[in-house]
Amino acid sequence: MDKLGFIGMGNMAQALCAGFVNSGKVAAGDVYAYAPHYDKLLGNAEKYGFTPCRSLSELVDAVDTVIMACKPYQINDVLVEIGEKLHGKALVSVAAGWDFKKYSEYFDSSVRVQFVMPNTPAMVYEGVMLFEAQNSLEEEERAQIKDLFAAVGIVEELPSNLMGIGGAVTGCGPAFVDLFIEGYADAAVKYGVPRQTAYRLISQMILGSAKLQLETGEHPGVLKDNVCSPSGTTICGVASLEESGIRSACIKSIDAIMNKK
Ligand SMILES: NC(=O)C1=CN([C@@H]2O[C@H](COP(=O)(O)OP(=O)(O)OC[C@H]3O[C@@H](n4cnc5c(N)ncnc54)[C@H](OP(=O)(O)O)[C@@H]3O)[C@@H](O)[C@H]2O)C=CC1
Ligand SMILES: O=C(O)[C@@H]1CCC=N1
Repeated sequence: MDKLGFIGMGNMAQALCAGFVNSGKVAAGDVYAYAPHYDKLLGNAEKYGFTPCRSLSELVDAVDTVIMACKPYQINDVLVEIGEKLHGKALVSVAAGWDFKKYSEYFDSSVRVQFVMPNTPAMVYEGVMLFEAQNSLEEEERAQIKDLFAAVGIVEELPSNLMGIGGAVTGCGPAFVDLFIEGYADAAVKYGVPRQTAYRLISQMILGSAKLQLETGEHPGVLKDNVCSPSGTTICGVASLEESGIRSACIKSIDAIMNKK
């Protein structure tokens, strides 16, 4: 994997590109990108140091590994335009729903395909990178690509049938946590905490709680119990959240994703 090319340079591609380059796994000079709005692409090129391309064709000619990072509904048109040019290249796709089976409808084995479901915390090297077990990369090439993605988060391999739910929880999940941060910050502001202080305190509280669970391996219920003193304040908040059906709301949010038409 010498040169890496992003098709699409939106939120997800920028998080990956920043993480890959800042971690030193890839030199900015070896990264290329194409997106239709060239002025916007130029701005991002200045920010991240990649080479902007004026066409899909120019991008694919310049690289040997392509990262498909446009919206899922745009991929069909992209493949119509440059599908032929992808033969002999490695294609790493991060688009939701575009798994190995879906690409097999478009390509024979001359395009080497890997579906990865990343998430935006890749930007700060704390992402979750789900690799579909079924793929057609060469073994050594796959190891290199896994190593690249490992620079921006943990890499987990999942069977094809779990990529949808895995992506729902880890790919979409950051947005749900952000709602939680926003909601608790609003509460803190309501009681007088300056807004920026509120974000800082709440985000650190979430980071610390997640780290405590990861490092101890404790059941979340035990960790919750450790915070709830008898007749204390926390249990009042827990009871209120249960009344609002917090766990059921979490499950329903994933049902909504899984049942999306
Ligand atoms: N955001 C996330 O947290 C995650 C996203 N993903 C996946 O990443 C992909 C991108 O999502 P996200 O970054 O959020 O989306 P954005 O809307 O932020 O970015 C989409 C990018 O695609 C570009 N684009 C638009 N049309 C085309 C085209 N015809 N050919 C090539 N590029 C095009 C856009 O360019 P321009 O701006 O010039 O219009 C833009 O750079 C999706 O497939 C999504 O499923 C996966 C996991 C998490
Ligand atoms: O919302 C989306 O469609 C993408 C997929 C996972 C996260 N964002």
